[in-house]
Amino acid sequence: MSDIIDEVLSAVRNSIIFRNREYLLPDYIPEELPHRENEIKKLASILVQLYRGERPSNTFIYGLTGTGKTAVTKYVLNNLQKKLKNFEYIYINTRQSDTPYRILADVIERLGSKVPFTGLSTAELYRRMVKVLEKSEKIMIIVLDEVDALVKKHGDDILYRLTRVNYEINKSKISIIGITNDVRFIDGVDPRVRSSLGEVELVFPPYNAEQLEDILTKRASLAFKEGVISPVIIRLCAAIAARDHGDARRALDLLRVAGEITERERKQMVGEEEVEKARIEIERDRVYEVIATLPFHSKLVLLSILRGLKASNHLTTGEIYNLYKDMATSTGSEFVTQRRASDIINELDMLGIISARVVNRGRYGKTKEVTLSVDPSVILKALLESDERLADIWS
Ligand SMILES: Nc1ncnc2c1ncn2[C@@H]1O[C@H](COP(=O)(O)OP(=O)(O)OP(=O)(O)O)[C@@H](O)[C@H]1O
Repeated sequence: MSDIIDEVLSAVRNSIIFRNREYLLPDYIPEELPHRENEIKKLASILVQLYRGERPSNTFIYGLTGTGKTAVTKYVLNNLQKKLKNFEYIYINTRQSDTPYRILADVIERLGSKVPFTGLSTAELYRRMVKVLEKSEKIMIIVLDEVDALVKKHGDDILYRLTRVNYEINKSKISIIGITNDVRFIDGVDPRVRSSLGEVELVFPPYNAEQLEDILTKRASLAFKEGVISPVIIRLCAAIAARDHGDARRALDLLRVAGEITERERKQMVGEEEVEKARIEIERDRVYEVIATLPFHSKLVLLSILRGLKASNHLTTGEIYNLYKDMATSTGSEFVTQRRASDIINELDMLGIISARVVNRGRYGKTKEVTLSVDPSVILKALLESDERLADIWS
């Protein structure tokens, strides 16, 4: 056994592909962020009010995924922190710290006070936070990343409370930076929260192919050994990611996974073939993740589609609904209405898992014919591995 481990270890230790793979991981914050000079400048000029001891405006940042929102925010705060000592900042990803309790506790702990893991009411935590803030000499910057996830789950009360602290203690002590990639999110929050949270709004545009190429070239020179990656391959990765709304994370993933495949296959240079394999692998993982996190009834509709397509090449929404109802009944659960099932089918279409095409059936009216847009074995694996009830129905 230990031989196998040694072998795997030595392959990594003696990698002829990577100098340092970490430079391609999403949480690495690069020392330079090309093509984000404007955004860095804008955010820095908001936060620089700290120099006068004043609370910076609450800022709301939005833009599609992988446009550098998190990287720019951390970059500006880290660099300011080196120069100014009169503030603290805390970065909270609200998908991970996903309750108001956890967020308030994180802030209090950051200010040097201990909080039990559970057991207090959020009202009590809020009181404690106000108290420590009153005593503290410092201004607190709270970064709430993926803030839409928090609001979807718990409403916007926590945001309202946080933006109210300054009034309560009659001193401006808290400034909030909210980040989201859901551009419609801000329209949905309470207008009171919107006006206080979005005192300033920054929009991050997507990168184009040339910009992605620059970003990748810098990161690749740190991550790969010399001669392993050519400019042609970098251009290819940039072009693929640019087609997919200019997402730098996706471009970096593509490069990293292509490198890993090259290493696994014991080749010396990353080629187009490895990039293509990486693209397929990443897409497969994305699809798996999307399916595994769907709500139960969406999964059940999807499983009905798989079952229906096993029996016939043509599958209409009505047939899917009948299969779905039978399956729901066999799990002992209630079933959703035909209308809701039809919405679910549209959602699955929008996620790129299936394709639903309207067909005219003459005097029988219109219906939708459904086909799969991705490999059925990936769909089935994600469904069965993520919910035991589905595995029981399928077997
Ligand atoms: N201009 C840039 N230069 C170098 N790397 C960048 C640049 N912009 C983004 N990146 C890298 O791309 C990845 C994604 O960036 P980041 O997490 O900041 O995106 P985001 O807009 O916050 O996305 P999401 O909304 O999905 O969280 C990170 O690895 C980041 O370091």
